[in-house]
Amino acid sequence: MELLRKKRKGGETQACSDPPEILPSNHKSQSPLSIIGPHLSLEDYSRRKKKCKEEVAAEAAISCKNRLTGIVTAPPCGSSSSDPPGRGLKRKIGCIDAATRIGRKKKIEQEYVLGAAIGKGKFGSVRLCRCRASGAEFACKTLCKLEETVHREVEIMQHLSGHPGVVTLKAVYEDSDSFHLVMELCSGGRLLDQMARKGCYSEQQAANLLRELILVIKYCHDMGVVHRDIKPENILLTTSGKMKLADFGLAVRISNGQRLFGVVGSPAYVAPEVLVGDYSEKVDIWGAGVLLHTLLVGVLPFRGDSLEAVFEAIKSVKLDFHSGIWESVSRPARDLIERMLTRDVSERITADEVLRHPWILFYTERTLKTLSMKLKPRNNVGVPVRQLTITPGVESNMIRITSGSLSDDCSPVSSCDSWSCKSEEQDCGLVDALAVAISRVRISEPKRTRLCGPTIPIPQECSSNMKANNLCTAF
Ligand SMILES: Nc1ncnc2c1ncn2[C@@H]1O[C@H](COP(=O)(O)OP(=O)(O)OP(=O)(O)O)[C@@H](O)[C@H]1O
Repeated sequence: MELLRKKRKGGETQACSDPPEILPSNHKSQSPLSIIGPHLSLEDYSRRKKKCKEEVAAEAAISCKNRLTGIVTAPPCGSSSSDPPGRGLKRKIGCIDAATRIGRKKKIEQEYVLGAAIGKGKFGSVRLCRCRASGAEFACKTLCKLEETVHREVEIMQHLSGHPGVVTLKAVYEDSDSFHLVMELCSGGRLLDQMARKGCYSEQQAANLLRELILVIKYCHDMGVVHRDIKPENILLTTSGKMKLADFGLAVRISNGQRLFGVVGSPAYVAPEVLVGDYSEKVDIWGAGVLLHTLLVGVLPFRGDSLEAVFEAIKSVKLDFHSGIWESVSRPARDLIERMLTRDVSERITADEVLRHPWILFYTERTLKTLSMKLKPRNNVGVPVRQLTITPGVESNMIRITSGSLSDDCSPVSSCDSWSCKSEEQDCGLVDALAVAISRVRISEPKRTRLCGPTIPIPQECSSNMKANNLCTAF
């Protein structure tokens, strides 16, 4: 495990000139654990990586220019002409903008009162802190400078900071051993803990949460960043329940079309192509798919009592979405999970497609608002909206949606009650049919659509057992 931990921050990109020495040429035929092996024999790797980082920084400057439309990146570290070359971490930390650089020359204690620990990661502790000037509270993550990719985490956080779905970096302080990252405080805790407490996510809740997550993932990808460690431990919540993506310790910059090679991630959430060691930003969609599966049915899709078993499951287990607990989940939800957990990367759904998926459209507030706006002009003949309904078997694309779908209440009803289809044969075209159906939908009085996921609570095992086995631990 020590080896795995060392590996955690070790992923590198194609931009590096010597990946063949990091990944053996025959890596595809090796077992996942033996793939990790070569990354772990690492004095050598560290040396190469240092050299490589300079190349990456230089290439990033070029790739910024060459990057295709849609990918925007911050100036690469060291791009400022006033920066003396080759000063390692300090120089790299200097690439963060003025707002986050303010505190660099001062000691953090001069401006913040450091308080109790609120979290502990493998690579640093997180403490509550209070701004002396304003009294505002923040979270302070202290990262040991010995951690070789600390600069990357800081730089990526600064690069992404400002999006409402990303934990905002307020300032960075430096002392002889550590960097202190002052971040916005997410007082709502981790999504993981909420999942353990809550036990049941309705489809409504899961869809809204997934949409928020995918919007952030899409933002990261558009900004040329792959998170590589999407999991509920890394999703924090504000007091108002908004999610914020955190922990960019494994994140890397990527240019359009670039491949990534480092085997990193958290076992239960890792995409199959990561285990092969050649992947792209689509790994984040897989991770979000694992999360959606867990939100809806309370268990991880790929399980096992050893790392090898989990990896084997990720590579080969065929998920059965047709029986057992899945009977209580709507077909569009199942369809989306299946598309997100598609092993063929070229077939796997993209972030944009997830956002356009009928299940997401149907359940998210914006769609419901749009629907009600669309419905108003249609209802201009004086018939109260609540009297209008689709009769199953009459409309070509049948879907019965009730006003209850706006509620978050859990009242388990068979999915077939809420997403009625003419026949099983229509399943194949269900998603397209739903997209059409959504535009024809009428809202009827209080028969509630299915809003609840499984009746069983999410067992602790789905996260905590895995955690106990260290299978959720990033590597
Ligand atoms: N901005 C924040 N607000 C509140 N709590 C936070 C914040 N950032 C981190 N934490 C807490 O600290 C914990 C560890 O933070 P983080 O995941 O960033 O550290 P890490 O060392 O990279 O962790 P990991 O072991 O998951 O890689 C989080 O799980 C969370 O409980």
